[in-house]
Amino acid sequence: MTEQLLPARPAHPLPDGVSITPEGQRPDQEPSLAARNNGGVVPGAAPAPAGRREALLVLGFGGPEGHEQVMPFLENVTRGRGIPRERLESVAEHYHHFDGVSPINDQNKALVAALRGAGVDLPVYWGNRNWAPYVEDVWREMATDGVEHAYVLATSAYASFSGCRQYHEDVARARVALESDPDGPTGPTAEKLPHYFDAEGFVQANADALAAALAELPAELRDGARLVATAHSIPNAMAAVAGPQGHTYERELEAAARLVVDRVAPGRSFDLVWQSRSGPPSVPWLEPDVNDHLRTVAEAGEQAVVVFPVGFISDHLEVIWDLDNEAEETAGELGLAFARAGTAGTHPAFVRSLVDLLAERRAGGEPRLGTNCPANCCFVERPAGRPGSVPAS
Ligand SMILES: CC1=C(CCC(=O)O)c2cc3nc(cc4[nH]c(cc5[nH]c(cc1n2)c(C)c5CCC(=O)O)c(CCC(=O)O)c4C)C(CCC(=O)O)=C3C
Ligand SMILES: [Fe+2]
Repeated sequence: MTEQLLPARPAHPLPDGVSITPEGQRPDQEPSLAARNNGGVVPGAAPAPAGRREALLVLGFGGPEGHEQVMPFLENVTRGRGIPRERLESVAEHYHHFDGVSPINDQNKALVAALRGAGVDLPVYWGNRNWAPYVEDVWREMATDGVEHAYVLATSAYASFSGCRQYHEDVARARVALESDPDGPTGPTAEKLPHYFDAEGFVQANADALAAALAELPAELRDGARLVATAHSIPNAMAAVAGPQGHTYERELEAAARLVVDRVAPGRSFDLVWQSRSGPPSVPWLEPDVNDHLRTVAEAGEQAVVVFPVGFISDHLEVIWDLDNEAEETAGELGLAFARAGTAGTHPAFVRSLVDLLAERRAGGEPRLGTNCPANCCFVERPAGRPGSVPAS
């Protein structure tokens, strides 16, 4: 399915100063932790051995749950990434507007509950990259509970360092942390479930949300409203190495947005733009930003927009701040009617697709991109550890 949607393209030239070996490893780097641990992934597509004690781990981004947690959380997210202090301080303000509480943890808990409710016949665990419950702690818990193999469901539907490779790294780090404790239990083996940007239920959930947002606009503006898909911007250098051939993040997003729009208004045009840019201004990231795009749209004489954040699976802080505050305000200043579509969240069709994805893998179904992706694809920089995590050597 992925193959058909994403016709083979020639490998893209890498940006100046970036080179990778055939294995996808940048020569100036140490091998990544995941590469040395086989990506935390069991190769091949063999059916699950009978009698193996398995679990599903929902692996999320994590978010703070109070004012005092905001800065430590942001430091976890950005350690070693060269994000300017001023950027951190302004992002901290976004969190403080919501009492320092990101909605993301509750949203991931709701997803776990929905997966259990949809009949996943495995224990379902939840852990995070950037905040408690940390993946390392959940790994130990699974080990103590006797789990032998964990299927990892990352809360991102797409390829890229942030959305795919970094989750492999998180798992690898958790496994190393456990293995390096001679007195502790040996942790489960692991395998990441594939990207689900084109899964039937993900498309359906986003299509229902897009249709609902369109219906919020005054009737006379609906047919002409500009449909604007958004996703998290990433550095151009990260986009260039996303997926085995590069630029897979953009291609998967384009494919997902096309599927979503076609289900609501077949053939209707849409724009794919970016939000939540971080990093120093000197580093190029994917453009245009959604706010700049709204200006372009208004200058072209459009009257209405529907923004649908197909790049995310829940209405977390970057959605509710960057779109419902910033982008909506921009639209207001420009005199554009504005509606924002929801994300997949716990839409029953989406949850059903995730259950199916798990069942397919357990039955030994074809591995798709994101499962056994080459050990170092999407690899841009060596992820920094957190205090308490085991260094890579
Ligand atoms: C591709 C992508 C996704 C989608 C895939 C996925 O879901 O994984 C995503 C999701 C999210 N990003 C989030 C929050 C943040 N992202 C940041 C920074 C960054 N994101 C990046 C990319 C992505 N990010 C990148 C390349 C950076 C620069 C630092 C680096 O190179 O790693 C920063 C630092 C401050 C700043 O914005 O500068 C914050 C606070 C939250 C939680 C929101 C909440 O709390 O509800 C979520 C779900
Ligand atoms: Fe982010």
